[in-house]
Amino acid sequence: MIPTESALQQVLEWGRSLTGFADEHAVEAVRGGQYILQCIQPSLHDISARTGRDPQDEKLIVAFYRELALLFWLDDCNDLGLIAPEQLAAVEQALGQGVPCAVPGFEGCAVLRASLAALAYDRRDYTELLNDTRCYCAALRAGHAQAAGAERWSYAEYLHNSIDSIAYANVFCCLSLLWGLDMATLRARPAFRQVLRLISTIGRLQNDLHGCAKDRAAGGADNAAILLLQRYPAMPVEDFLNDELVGHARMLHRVMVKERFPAPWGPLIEAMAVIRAKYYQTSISRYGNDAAGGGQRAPA
Ligand SMILES: C=C1CC[C@@H]2C(C)(C)CCC[C@@]2(C)[C@@H]1CC/C(C)=C/COP(=O)(O)OP(=O)(O)O
Repeated sequence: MIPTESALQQVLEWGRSLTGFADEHAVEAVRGGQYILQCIQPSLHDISARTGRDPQDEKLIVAFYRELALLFWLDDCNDLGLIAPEQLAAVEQALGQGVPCAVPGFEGCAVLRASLAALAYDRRDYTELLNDTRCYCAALRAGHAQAAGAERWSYAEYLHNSIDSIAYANVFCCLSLLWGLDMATLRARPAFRQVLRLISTIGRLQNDLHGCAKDRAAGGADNAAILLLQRYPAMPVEDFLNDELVGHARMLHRVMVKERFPAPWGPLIEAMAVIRAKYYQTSISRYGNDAAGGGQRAPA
């Protein structure tokens, strides 16, 4: 893998045109991205004979990290109001349609979209990535509006939205685009779409359990644990959500065993399922010490 420092510099340099883009977005993207790539390295190597895509290709790796950094930045644009609403609307348009940004600045958006379009192993993945981006942005907006407004979602409504706002589909699609994982074909299979829903739900519950203390301190309501506590103050929310996690993991395991998806999907889904134990524990800057008690359990 390319040296961390060099990758980080390339993500930072790219992010410079984006107002509000922070070192933290790049650092966390490289940390999480490295972890995912390490987990699927052997499989990527195995399929490289077919795809001709080198798992160590610096251009591909940096493009992946930049997309992850973009996801973090977009999340904070919504959560922290890093940019004006009209700027965010223009940014979303540029990223979701693959066109230049209509407001000045933000060149990084079109730069990244153009490079991903050029690097796409399968053009369909690029089209899907734009669609996943639109879904992600819409879910971030809806989650934010719900938390700020009078209407309170049910747990089911919340989970439905968070399947998109956790952005796992974007992460997978970007990997597929860069290393030829054939996600566009797999998406046609109902079992694969079920896997996407299950792993996204697991990711969302992990994220919310982990971020609960931080979100509560910040007065945020866009978190499953907080939402449930508001509706049912006496509920043992942490136990409930941990049970939900275990149940979803079992359902996921059953589909994965039955369907036997091609490499690297087994290790990739597995990597995302244990990201709580790996990535969140080391992600100091984003989930600082004061977030530590937030629904944490010993990793399964
Ligand atoms: C969108 C995200 C960026 C990439 C990131 C990697 C690095 C793959 C590790 C797993 C999570 C994720 C997919 C991440 C997912 C969701 C996300 C926007 C997290 C932002 O952090 P946080 O403030 O805790 O989330 P939220 O605003 O409480 O939902």
